[in-house]
Amino acid sequence: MLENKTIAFLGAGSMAESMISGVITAEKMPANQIYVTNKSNANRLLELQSKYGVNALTQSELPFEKVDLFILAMKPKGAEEALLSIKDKIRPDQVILSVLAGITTQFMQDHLNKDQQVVRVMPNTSSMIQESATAVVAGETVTMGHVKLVTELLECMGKVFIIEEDQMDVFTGLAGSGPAYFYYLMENMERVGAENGWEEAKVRQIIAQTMYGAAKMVLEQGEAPASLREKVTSPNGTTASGVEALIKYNGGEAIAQAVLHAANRSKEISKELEGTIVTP
Ligand SMILES: NC(=O)C1=CN([C@@H]2O[C@H](COP(=O)(O)OP(=O)(O)OC[C@H]3O[C@@H](n4cnc5c(N)ncnc54)[C@H](O)[C@@H]3O)[C@@H](O)[C@H]2O)C=CC1
Ligand SMILES: O=C(O)[C@@H]1CCC=N1
Repeated sequence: MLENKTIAFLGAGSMAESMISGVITAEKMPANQIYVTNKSNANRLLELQSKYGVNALTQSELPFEKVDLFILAMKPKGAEEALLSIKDKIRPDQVILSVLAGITTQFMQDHLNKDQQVVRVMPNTSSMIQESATAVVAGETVTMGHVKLVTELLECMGKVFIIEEDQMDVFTGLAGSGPAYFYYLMENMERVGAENGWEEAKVRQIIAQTMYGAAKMVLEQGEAPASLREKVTSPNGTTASGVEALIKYNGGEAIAQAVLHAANRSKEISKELEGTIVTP
């Protein structure tokens, strides 16, 4: 289905690049069927054009009639301006897909024409290497065919989970923001390595392989993390001592709070933007 479709990114930041990289690597659609636009920073557009072979343009140069799927990839506070700027240039059958944290399908619908096809998704930057965990929320009026098309596109970037919109804030806390917590963990493990005389590049490989192996065990063994953890933990051994320190320093609660705070921020962004006036 994707091979003869045309997609256009509005916003050329890190998330747009991660998604472009995933799609190009999957070879499901030619690069010349991908357009990317930006509000400012022409150099950034040229960079994406030369790296991935996509068409980089200003929004006014975009061939709107040819585009099947528009992907909103600017900051959430730019959503209203972006939606209103395309509202009267698009047909109802063209799909508007948003990756913006906190931007609800209702918000999108309110700033577009009635019955516009909208889909809200939450990928993460691992789309870059086709390993995202991406959520999809279908707008009220979107057709099954369009949801399938969006799913096919997002599967180029990793695994796709169809969810209800009331689960999106927590999903954002877990998976949209999630990579950052794992990077933070790795940063701090690296720090200990460096303090103990390890060369940065080497200790980074060791930590990443350890994290990768643990994630792969969960995915491939179908076993709960708590049970896998027990298998690492010998009585009175090194792991028991390490886990005791995690408990003593409230490591579990720190992780839980990170997810909850991110989820709350997603909710808060929706609330902050809820009061935005719809310009006629
Ligand atoms: N970075 C991440 O890990 C993830 C980000 N997101 C969402 O993706 C969106 C973008 O995030 P990043 O790529 O990290 O931000 P970014 O700041 O790297 O990129 C945003 C880009 O949008 C452009 N822009 C702003 N207003 C625009 C407009 N009206 N039309 C076209 N382009 C416009 C900016 O020039 C900039 O290049 C955010 O809404 C965020 O919530 C979602 C999932 C993960
Ligand atoms: O930090 C943010 O707001 C975005 C959304 C999820 C990941 N990055």
